[in-house]
Parts: sequence; structure tokens; C-alpha cells
Amino acid sequence: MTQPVIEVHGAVKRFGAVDAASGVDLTIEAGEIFGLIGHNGAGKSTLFKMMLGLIPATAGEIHINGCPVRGPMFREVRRHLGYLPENVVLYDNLSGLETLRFIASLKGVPGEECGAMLERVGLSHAGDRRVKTYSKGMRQRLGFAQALLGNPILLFLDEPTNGLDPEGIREFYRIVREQRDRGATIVLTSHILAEIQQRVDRLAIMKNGKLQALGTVSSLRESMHLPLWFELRVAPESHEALRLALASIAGVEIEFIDERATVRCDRDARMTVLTALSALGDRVTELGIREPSLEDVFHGYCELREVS
Ligand SMILES: Nc1ncnc2c1ncn2[C@@H]1O[C@H](COP(=O)(O)OP(=O)(O)OP(=O)(O)O)[C@@H](O)[C@H]1O
Repeated sequence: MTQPVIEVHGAVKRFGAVDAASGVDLTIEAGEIFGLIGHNGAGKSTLFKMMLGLIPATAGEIHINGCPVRGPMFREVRRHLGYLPENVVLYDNLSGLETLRFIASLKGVPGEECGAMLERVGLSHAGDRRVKTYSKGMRQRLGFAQALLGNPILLFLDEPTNGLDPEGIREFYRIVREQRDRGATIVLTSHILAEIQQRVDRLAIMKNGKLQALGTVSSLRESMHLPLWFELRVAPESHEALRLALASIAGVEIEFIDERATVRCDRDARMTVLTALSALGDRVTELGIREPSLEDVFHGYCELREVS
């Protein structure tokens, strides 16, 4: 078995009376795209900073590629990590290209990579402009570019799509997948749950410094036992037949709007409902299934007890 890229055991971070992390256990494997979600102040950025060795944990252990983050060898590992902080700090009087060249020199990366990197994040047209003239989305793109310099093995991206336009968000995830395909591991946070639900391999939900849930979107959905919806087109004269067909199935609720019917059912009853709907033959002219969104899953877990 290969070694996990990230191993967090019992990580605690206390800021005075605030428990920003209280006993977090987390393992992330190489090549994963991993999402960390949670309300404001849940502890996501704090966990990132501890994993990067930027702030010490009050208690617990964190290893990156088998190396303890506060140990003497971590300096070398740190050179192979990329980080986009939540509020990226840039030098306003440098141009975009100068900014990347400066960061490349700190990382020991050849300056020649910088032009191509600017192009990759869609900033080549503005490379000679001072950063102080950049829009919010342009600053974010530059922040992403600096994190990518040097082909890091592990990328920590804290709210990376903040300020990006829809095309920028799509391009961002395209680059993330490219990075994963070349072997990198990516850990990212986002408050836009619809955006990440199709794009992460696994995710963790954080609440009050603890991990509330951990798994794939579909495993979390399954274990929450959230209901799902069948969306149908049924002519009004067949509404009664639909009601009768589903009458004996517990937990089913039907709502009609003209020719549209929405059938809400318990997950465990989905095959029974599907069989009953098939028996209606061509009285059902369209059929679709809507699963609960990641937002539904998130709210469900945030109302539950903590697991770690
Ligand atoms: N340097 C600090 N000093 C004191 N308290 C801090 C410090 N950094 C974070 N905190 C507190 O720790 C808790 C977790 O903060 P953190 O920034 O990790 O949350 P977050 O999940 O990243 O939130 P957001 O989604 O708003 O970015 C908050 O209560 C915050 O006020």
C-alpha cells in the first residue's frame, strides 16, 4: 500500500478560548481531489495552516509524505507544496510577471516557467501590468499561478474560485484535474457546494473544529438517508392512476403542477416506486430522478452530532 500524502492524528488548535480544531483525524491519499467544507469559522483555514506547518498544532500529529510538519526535514517537503491562501497577499507595485518571477526565485523554480504559467491561468494579456490594477478575479488567478509554480506534489487551495467568473471556475477545475493527472494531490475549500459536488473525489464536513463527516458525496448521501425525487410528466387524466399506483408505498409524497408530478420517496423505497411507475406504461411520458444536493447533505450533517 502506498503511503498517504496527508496524515492528521488528533490535531488540536486552540486560540485562547477558541478551539479552532479539536481532535481532527484525517488521511488523504495521493492523487485525490479532496474538498473541505464548513460554515465560516469552522476551522478549515486553521487546518490548512497546520498541515502546511505555518502554525503549530496545540496537540496531535501531522505528517506530509511521512514527514512530521514541525520536524527538521519538513523544510525540504515544504518546497514541494503549493498554497493559495484565502486572502492572497500580492505586491501591488510589481507586475503579474514580476510577481511570478519573484516567487519562482524563492521556490528555486526557473523564471522561464512564469510566462507559460501566466498564460495557463488566462493572464498573459496583463502580465506587464501592475498588480494594483488587477480585478479581484485576476488577483485570484495570479494567486493560483504562484501556487502552481514548480509542479507541487500537494496543493492547498483555500477558496480558490472566490471572485472567478463562470468560465474562470470551469478553467480552474480543468487545471486541477490536469494537476491530479500528473500525480499531484489537491485539497481545496469552497462555500459553493454546487460547484464542488461533482468535482471532488472525497470531502470532509467541518463544524466547530471537528470533522462532522468524511467520504464521497454519494456515500455521505447514502448514509444520511435523505429522500430523493422522481420527476414525471403525466397527463391530468392519469393523475389518479399515479396516486393509486403509489398509495401503498410508505413515505411517498406526490405534488402535481399541470402535467408535471414530483414524487418524493425514501431512498430504500426507490426501486419499489420505480416498479410501480413502470406499471403505468405510457401514461408516464417522461421520467427523471433528482438526488439530494451536496447542500442538502451538508445541512443534514451540520444538524447531527460530531464524529471526530
Ligand atoms: N490567529 C487567530 N487568532 C485567534 N483566533 C483565530 C485565529 N485564526 C482563526 N481563529 C479562530 O478560529 C476559528 C476557525 O477559524 P478559521 O479561519 O480556521 O475558519 P474557516 O473555517 O476557515 O472560516 P471561513 O470559512 O470564514 O474562512 C474561528 O473562530 C476564528 O475566529
